[in-house]
Amino acid sequence: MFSVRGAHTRLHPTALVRGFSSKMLADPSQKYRPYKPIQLADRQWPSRVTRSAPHWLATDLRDGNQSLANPMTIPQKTQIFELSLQCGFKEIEVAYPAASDTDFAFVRGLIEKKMVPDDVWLQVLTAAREDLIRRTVDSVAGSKLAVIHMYNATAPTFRDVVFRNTMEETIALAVKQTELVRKLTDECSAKTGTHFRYEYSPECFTQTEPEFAVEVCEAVKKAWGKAGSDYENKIIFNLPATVEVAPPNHYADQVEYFCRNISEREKITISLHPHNDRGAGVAAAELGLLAGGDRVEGCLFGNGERTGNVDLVTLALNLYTQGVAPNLDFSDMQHCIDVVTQCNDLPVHPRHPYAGELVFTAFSGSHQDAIKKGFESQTKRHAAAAAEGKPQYWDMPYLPIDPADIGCNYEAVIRVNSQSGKGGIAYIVKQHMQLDMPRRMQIAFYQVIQDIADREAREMSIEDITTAFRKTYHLGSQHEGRLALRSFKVSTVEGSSADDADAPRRFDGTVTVDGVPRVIRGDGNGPLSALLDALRENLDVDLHIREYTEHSIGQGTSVKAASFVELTDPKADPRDKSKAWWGVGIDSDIAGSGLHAVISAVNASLGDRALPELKLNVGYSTRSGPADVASKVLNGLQLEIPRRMQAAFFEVVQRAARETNNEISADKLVELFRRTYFRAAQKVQLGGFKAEQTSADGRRRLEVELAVEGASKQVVGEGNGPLSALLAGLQSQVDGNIVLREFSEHSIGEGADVQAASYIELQFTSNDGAKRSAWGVAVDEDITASGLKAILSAFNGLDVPLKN
Ligand SMILES: CC(=O)SCCNC(=O)CCNC(=O)[C@H](O)C(C)(C)COP(=O)(O)OP(=O)(O)OC[C@H]1O[C@@H](n2cnc3c(N)ncnc32)[C@H](O)[C@@H]1OP(=O)(O)O
Ligand SMILES: CC(C)C(=O)C(=O)O
Repeated sequence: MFSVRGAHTRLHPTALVRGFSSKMLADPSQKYRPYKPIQLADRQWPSRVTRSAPHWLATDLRDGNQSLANPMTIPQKTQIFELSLQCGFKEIEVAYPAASDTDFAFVRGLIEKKMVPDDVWLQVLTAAREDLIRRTVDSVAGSKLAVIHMYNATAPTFRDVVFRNTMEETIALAVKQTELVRKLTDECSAKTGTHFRYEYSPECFTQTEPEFAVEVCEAVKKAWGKAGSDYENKIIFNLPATVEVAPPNHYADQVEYFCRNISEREKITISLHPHNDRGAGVAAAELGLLAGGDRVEGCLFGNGERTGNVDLVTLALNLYTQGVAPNLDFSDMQHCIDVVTQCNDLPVHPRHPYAGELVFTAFSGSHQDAIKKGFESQTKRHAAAAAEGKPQYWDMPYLPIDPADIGCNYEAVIRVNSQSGKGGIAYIVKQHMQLDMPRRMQIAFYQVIQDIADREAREMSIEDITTAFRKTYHLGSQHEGRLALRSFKVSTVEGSSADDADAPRRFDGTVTVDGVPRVIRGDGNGPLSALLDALRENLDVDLHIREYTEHSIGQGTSVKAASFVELTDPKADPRDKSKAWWGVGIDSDIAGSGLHAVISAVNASLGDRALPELKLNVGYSTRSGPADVASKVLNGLQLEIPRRMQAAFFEVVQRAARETNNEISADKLVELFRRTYFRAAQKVQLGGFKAEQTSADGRRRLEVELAVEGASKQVVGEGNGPLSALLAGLQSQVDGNIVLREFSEHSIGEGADVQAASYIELQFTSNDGAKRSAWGVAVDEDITASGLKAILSAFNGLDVPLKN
């Protein structure tokens, strides 16, 4: 679904190298201590449900940034800031301003260039140190809304090891520096009008004694001294799982304990800041919200220290799939991915929830089958719901969210490899070829794909599958099989009434057999059985129909019919799968699609089996082909008929010879050629013509006198030359469209007796889209007259009525 995303991690020379020197312990209790559960017997959070979105704080530009090997540049930070706004974040931790000139300048730039919308809070982080606090407050001076976020570690290990502070000293530090923040922000507000909120983090909250965390925060709240009960004035207590060291239910207990024991809860925003060391950051945030959290701090796609901050994309979309508006917009997920991967120089994992390139893809057969059925049933369910004006609920096996909601299409929902089944392959054929294979055919085609996938040990792309389908069922001119249906006519057998629906049918058509046209005829109950009869009689192909289905493709005037047929060998055991062949036909005409499907299945059955040759005896040759016939015409008439016309005349000869036991003499053949193309008693004949040049660019105007069944008719046309001018003239006289498909000429004889021979193929398309073509031939001393006569000869062959 998604392209390979963004940049990839490069292993730094000093990155962790995994070796063999350490070993896992048989008894890890000798090294690691379990977390101490909180005694919260009447905990409330397990039975709550989240029904609204929390406030969100995006800390990509602070916690995310501080964890990068190469912290972001100002342009990169600007990109992430703009993306955060696009996604709908109203609170953005933009920097640790005292950390670097870049961070400080970035914050100043946002304010001075007026890049911060009026309803967006700029949050900045500082340690509890005077110099850092001063610079931090300076960084946001003049912004409309700002949050100063201060932290100091309260957990025992940090108190003992990092700060070497007692509990009292820890509280004293937090109180003293909170008072400083209060003083500096009051001064700044007075000068610049910036509205400040204050956030305090007892760092490593999850490893701090719960009672002590409450005690520190009570002291900080008192020191801040102005927490109000509206959101803009609440004090924010952030409860970070700085390092995730316990399961998420324990975090929820800690949060609920804090919420129940802190005073003036209504004046406090409880912010949750889970990290992901145990891989449960999302769960911790979700349970923490049930336990009383109001706000969640995290990063896009879970960037951040070590295993990352909690992933805000996952959290937001988890709410969305429960029908809860997250107040964040990830409609253009790919854009988010592109910006974040470029700025962080880290990839998004292919299996990352909602965003990874594989997360909406099923390779395995049973998943694909369920998804295919799910889409089919959902389409019907949605149509029914729409008709009743009810919501169209998403309920799809294996897809918790509609990929379209976050900017993905359904193209990669099903991808095929050796683990895939018939359902997935059928889904792709239906999606990309609009062909809905019958169930048993799905099984047959699955085997084709399975063989390729297994043999080549690779994924089958959509193109691989559709190409294999075209090749297997001989769809399209480049995949033509040994037999190809060129033209046909289905009529009722002589003697039966054309109105009788049950009257036997006659198939009369031309198939090419290994490239050579073969005129065949057969009778049956319907067109398909008549064709099978013709194949049995003429080509010794004896097959029966076991299954036949059809459906339409498209709508309106471009609608086509698709037919699927399974043929079997009547002499074989019906359970023998190797003696059953499927075929597919597509045609604008329903009978045509069925006939093409039969030919397609016959091709599958043929392999390289030799087919009986046509016994056509022209002159003394018992096995004459198109070239033999053409050489007889050359000998008799000095006409070098073009290649495609040889095939057309060969059909004419076969039809004629059918009446004479497939035998025809050379003279009769020449006579047949004359009769067919010179058409002595032509309906439309050339009288006179006058051509004149109409413009400097060589266009011709042609006035032609035609004799139409004896009556004279004048036709006028314009074109690049006399032939195109006559075609234009004829075009104006018919309903439908005439095009010239092929034209060639050569001379006959030499010197003063030289004559021109012209060969023309015209194609006519009637207003209902039916096509037919015909060849015409003419010989004349005048080269223009020869061409014009050949056109009229072909036109007569088309047998198109002239308008009055
Ligand atoms: C859980 C978190 O993510 S917290 C945020 C962490 N983010 C960062 O650290 C990124 C930005 N940090 C920096 O650029 C630098 O650390 C600075 C500019 C803040 C400070 O740099 P330095 O002055 O060189 O100090 P250093 O980085 O070594 O910090 C350690 C000192 O700060 C103290 N310290 C650590 N956290 C705090 C705190 N929250 N409040 C007060 N002091 C603290 C340590 O005890 C130590 O003091 P010591 O030197 O007396 O032993
Ligand atoms: C500064 C604090 C909130 C922090 O980043 C953490 O504890 O992870």
